[in-house]
Amino acid sequence: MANMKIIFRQLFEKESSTFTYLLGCKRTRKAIIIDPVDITANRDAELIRDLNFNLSYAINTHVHADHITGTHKLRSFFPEVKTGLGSSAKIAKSDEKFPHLHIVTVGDISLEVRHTPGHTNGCVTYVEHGLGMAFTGDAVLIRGCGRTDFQEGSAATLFKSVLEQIWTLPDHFQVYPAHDYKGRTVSSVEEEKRLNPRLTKKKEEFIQIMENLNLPYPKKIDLALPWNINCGSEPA
Ligand SMILES: N[C@@H](CCC(=O)N[C@@H](CSS)C(=O)NCC(=O)O)C(=O)O
Repeated sequence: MANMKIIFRQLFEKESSTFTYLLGCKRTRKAIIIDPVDITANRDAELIRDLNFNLSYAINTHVHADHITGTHKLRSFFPEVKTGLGSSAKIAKSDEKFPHLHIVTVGDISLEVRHTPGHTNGCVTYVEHGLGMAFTGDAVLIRGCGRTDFQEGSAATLFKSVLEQIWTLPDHFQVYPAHDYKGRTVSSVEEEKRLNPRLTKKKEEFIQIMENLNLPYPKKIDLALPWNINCGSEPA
């Protein structure tokens, strides 16, 4: 439930701890889904149909490395769906590639595309100004941020993206990330500006932290990247 005009659902895929977001316009019965996952695409399609929506867009915040996107699978349920990604995700296939500050419009839903590179070069944050919501992908996680050690990741670039594109949003805007590994669901710009243990640091310290995360690579990276570059379908 988001407001009188728009239905909002936060959905979770537990194997990769990924959040998928559904926004539906009550007036036009058109919906948009952000960061769907292949193994929960059937669930998502069923919900969209249960709510009497048609899916206009299936979009991603970036080319994911830890799971296969559900965009391709959703097309089998909604043949007219358009897929979308940020325009800096150069090698990936997508029906649409959104430039910085492009507005994705679905009925009464307007998502502003803010390019927020750093976790990957093609990362974007989708901002719904009317609802006060920012879908930050892996740029800002709750009390964390996306790693910067592959896919053209750069800690300095991520720091700049967050300061310029996310911290400049009104404090009350809600932050909806692509993942959470500790059972949290939502934060706010004010909360993360004050409490994020990485992004409250000065740039040089942030870079040090990011260079010393020592995280193992995502288990599915070798499978997920080629599929996701091919919009979630099997590479040729
Ligand atoms: N263990 C998971 C992968 C966990 C991971 O690396 N998450 C990424 C986002 S998905 S590429 C990340 O940026 N994490 C930041 C952090 O601080 O945890 C798996 O094997 O899939």
